[in-house]
Amino acid sequence: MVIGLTGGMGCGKSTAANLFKELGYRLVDSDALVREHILVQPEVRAEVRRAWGAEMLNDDGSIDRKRLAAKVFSDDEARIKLENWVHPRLYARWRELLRAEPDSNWVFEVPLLFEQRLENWFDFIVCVASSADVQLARLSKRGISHALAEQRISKQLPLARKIDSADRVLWNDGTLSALREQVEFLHAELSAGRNDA
Ligand SMILES: CC(C)(COP(=O)(O)OP(=O)(O)OC[C@H]1O[C@@H](n2cnc3c(N)ncnc32)[C@H](O)[C@@H]1O)[C@@H](O)C(=O)NCCC(=O)NCCS
Ligand SMILES: Nc1ncnc2c1ncn2[C@@H]1O[C@H](COP(=O)(O)OP(=O)(O)OP(=O)(O)O)[C@@H](O)[C@H]1O
Repeated sequence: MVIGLTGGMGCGKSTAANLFKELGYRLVDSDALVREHILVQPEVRAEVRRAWGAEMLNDDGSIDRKRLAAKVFSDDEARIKLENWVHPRLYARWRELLRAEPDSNWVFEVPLLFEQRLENWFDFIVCVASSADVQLARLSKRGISHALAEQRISKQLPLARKIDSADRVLWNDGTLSALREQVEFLHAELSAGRNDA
């Protein structure tokens, strides 16, 4: 079983994904893979430097993600260019992971699952959602201003569309234990083979 887990930025995808992990699922965090395996590749650094200049790199040659984010979330052409470098590498990594353990239960955290039409990778798609107020409050607690959050969110499909397209929605306005209960309930259903949406 390969679960694709998506949702709004800051709605609780990582939190929910870790609850699946506690239940024995193998976890793939796409943002972390991009950060730790793809943006560090010399050819990706070189592309970024060639396109937008040495100011996109830190003194040690690594990508300055804050600067890169400021560029790509204010310039659609730049964002699409970056996605075109990063996404094929990300999917190649996914393929390797799945090939190594085809029979495991997997949960893939994928912010742009619907935007990039990645539905066919997954047996079951979960959307983690919360109200806009809770979402922005949680992001602001993590040091992400409303303005920055709104800018990124505006580059994603509206949450309502993700909710409509998912097989299941985990509503995360409440406590961690309320989220855990929903994850455990879904896991029990999926394990019993009753996975109708
Ligand atoms: C622009 C980058 C360098 C900013 O890095 P930063 O550490 O600030 O953010 P991080 O990667 O942890 O992403 C946080 C959230 O931003 C949102 N986000 C990231 N990339 C995108 C994008 N291309 N479009 C819309 N939202 C995005 C997602 O909700 C994600 O969960 C980085 O996000 C990046 O390389 N993005 C392009 C790759 C991508 O599309 N990743 C998503 C894979 S599904
Ligand atoms: N039910 C909850 N109760 C309290 N805090 C929560 C709850 N769910 C998530 N959080 C907190 O809200 C913040 C955002 O959650 P999380 O990182 O899981 O979201 P995300 O959707 O993965 O975010 P991003 O899109 O930025 O990757 C985190 O600081 C997390 O600890």
